[in-house]
Amino acid sequence: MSISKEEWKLEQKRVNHVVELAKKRIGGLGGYIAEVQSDIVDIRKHFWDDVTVNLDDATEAAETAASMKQQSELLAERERSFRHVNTEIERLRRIEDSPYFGRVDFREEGESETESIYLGIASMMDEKGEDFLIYDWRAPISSLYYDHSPGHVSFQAPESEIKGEMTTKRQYVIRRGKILSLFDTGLTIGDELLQEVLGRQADAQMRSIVATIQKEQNRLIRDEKSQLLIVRGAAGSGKTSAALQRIAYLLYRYRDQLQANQIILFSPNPIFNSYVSSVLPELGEENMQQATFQQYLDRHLGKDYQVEDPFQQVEYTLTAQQDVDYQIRIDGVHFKSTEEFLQIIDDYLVHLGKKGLWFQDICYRGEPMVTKEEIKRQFLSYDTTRSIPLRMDLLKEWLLERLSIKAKQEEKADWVEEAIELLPDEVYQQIQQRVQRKERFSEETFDDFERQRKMLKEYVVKKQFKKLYQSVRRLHFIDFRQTYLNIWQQDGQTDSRLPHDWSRIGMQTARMFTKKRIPYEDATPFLYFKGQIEGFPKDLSIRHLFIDEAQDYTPFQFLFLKRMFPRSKMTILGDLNQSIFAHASDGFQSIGTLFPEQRTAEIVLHRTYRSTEPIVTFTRQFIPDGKSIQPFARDGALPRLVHVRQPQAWIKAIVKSAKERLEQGFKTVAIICKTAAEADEVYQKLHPLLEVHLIRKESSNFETGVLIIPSYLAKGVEFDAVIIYDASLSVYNKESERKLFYTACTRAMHDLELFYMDELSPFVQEVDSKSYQQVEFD
Ligand SMILES: Nc1ncnc2c1ncn2[C@@H]1O[C@H](COP(=O)(O)OP(=O)(O)OP(=O)(O)O)[C@@H](O)[C@H]1O
Repeated sequence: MSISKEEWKLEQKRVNHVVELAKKRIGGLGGYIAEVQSDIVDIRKHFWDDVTVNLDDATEAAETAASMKQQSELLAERERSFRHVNTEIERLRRIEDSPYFGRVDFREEGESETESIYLGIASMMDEKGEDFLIYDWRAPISSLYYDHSPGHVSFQAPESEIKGEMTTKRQYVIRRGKILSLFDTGLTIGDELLQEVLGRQADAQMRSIVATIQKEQNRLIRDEKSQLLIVRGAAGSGKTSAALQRIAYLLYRYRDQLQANQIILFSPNPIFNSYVSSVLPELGEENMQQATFQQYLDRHLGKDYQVEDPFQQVEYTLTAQQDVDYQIRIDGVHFKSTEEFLQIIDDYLVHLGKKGLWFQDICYRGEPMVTKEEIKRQFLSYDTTRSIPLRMDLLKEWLLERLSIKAKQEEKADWVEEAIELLPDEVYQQIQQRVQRKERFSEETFDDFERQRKMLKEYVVKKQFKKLYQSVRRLHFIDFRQTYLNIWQQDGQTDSRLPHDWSRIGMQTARMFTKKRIPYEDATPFLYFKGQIEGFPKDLSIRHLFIDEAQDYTPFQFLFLKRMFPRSKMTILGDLNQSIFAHASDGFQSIGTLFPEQRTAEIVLHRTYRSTEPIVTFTRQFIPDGKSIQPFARDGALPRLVHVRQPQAWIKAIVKSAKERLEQGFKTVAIICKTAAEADEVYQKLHPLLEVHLIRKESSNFETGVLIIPSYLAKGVEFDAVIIYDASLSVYNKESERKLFYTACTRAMHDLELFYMDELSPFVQEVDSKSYQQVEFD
């Protein structure tokens, strides 16, 4: 619907008024912030002038501590004010630039007046503080904009449902205080605006979708009831975008109870971490905690073990088919990801509780001081109704006691006398001072020498025993590795839950587990197992857990996360068609059983926004239920299948294509390879001919231009143009690679091209020939 010139003028006048007000407030706060800043500098500079330090006796020391506390509190209060005002200024600056993006005119049932509700990233009151000039997009009333078209409408206010009539729904694009576009919309939120937004070039950073959130996405953003929210949605349906909006929503809705650091987002790789990190700040919120699951594993296991990462595992599954043990590893990967394996571990733990586990000798100067047999005997002497972690605590105390006794005895050893002679002078002086302090109130000084000798011996032995104490405290006397590997010594014949090659999986696991290296498929089970023995490292501070690309998590990992974050709600976002790992998936069923049914909700997103309609029409044919994916009507070129006849022309063809895409004006052109090995090889060939960036698993962000990236690292991100480096039958031919192939192709926003030689991958052969364009390259 077109807007009259008069109307536009009026709207701009209102924008000017809001912007002026924001400016005025920034001015006012500017003066205040300067004052606070100078206070902070002042307090820091004169901190010690205002503290009277006197440690002569306990009363004086307490007074000193009190006066220091007072000064620190004063400083902390000023710093808090500074941060608060700064945030407020930032908020007003955003308003100054673009005060709002939407408006609905709403007349509540039983009222005669219609109110215009303007929606923006942050709310703002008028001069008198009576009316809202802008409503925050997360306010209950803002739902009207996202959920309804003009007509009879309602929204859920905190107390009750409010009904009424919506007469107008309007969208604005305002930059630097100027209205750039303005239109009234109908049913969906501005197809026009969405067209414009989606038609833009890809960025190295994800953008917020606040102005164009769709109704089905709004449901997941505003869900407050569910403890577990499962979101399934096709590639590009906005799962990640909506999840980030949801975080912003929860931070607003529960602003008195929930802080950003109580929310954690698990993401697929480090590139993704940086890709999404700008969305929350753009919405005026602090970022949540972010980690990959691997980072999490490393934090808990990395000190003692080297943990294989999931990409190494994928690289193996994609490239090592010739390995004689390949199938056994794949079977192992599969079984170790299941809930059954977790139950087997639990059963095994019960057995260990009764029969004892594997321990290691505590050695001193190369000789066992406490043998593993003694440790086991002691462990078994404890009441078996007590949990294993509790008994480990008792065992630890017992061993520390044994160490102290041994240390006392050791003070008499000859080597101690010799070691004392070799001590540096400073140690002698320190010990001498300590002796004098002890003697301060005593008249007798004749045993000073003896006392000093005794202290020197204690010093030498303590130093010698330090590492031993430390290793006992860290439970190094438990042989976790051996105990874990012994799961496979259980009789596989009698347990119907076990796979047929159980013992061969066990032998292979033992081989891989050498030298403190842990295969990826064992990392979570091992961490869980270790936790059940030494005490589970639960994190009670996290209140909300978001898992993106959830199809890449195993049922075992979900169960583990639930135990790890027992107080946390969960939002799980995934697309089973994008699973890239060899492990088992139960379609999120096991996680679904962890929460009460009435507190679990599932939302399915069918519409996809990332790619043009021709790209979606093409890619959705690769997957079984693809018909249910609805493309957003955005035009673009048909995907091209480029048949390269001469192998020597391959690189020439790729370079030509990449250059053409850049000339077309695309900012990011991704050459997607199947594996990291292929990506490395392609980089070697391309970089003398073209400016290209190679993305590795360690890369933490990507730049614009031409990128070479392995398929599994492109998860979750998107590019203007995608070139599938080699879509030949010889490269993608196994059914297990279908989803990886689909994932790679669905990264394209505006342009998709697939190169092949001889024959095409069967995934593309099945596709309707009208949905692509065939090109020959000689
Ligand atoms: N409501 C919306 N308004 C504007 N853009 C949107 C909207 N929803 C999604 N998009 C855009 O669509 C693209 C895909 O979104 P996103 O990455 O969140 O999808 P996804 O479901 O997580 O995808 P995948 O599973 O393939 O990683 C992004 O560019 C995002 O900005």
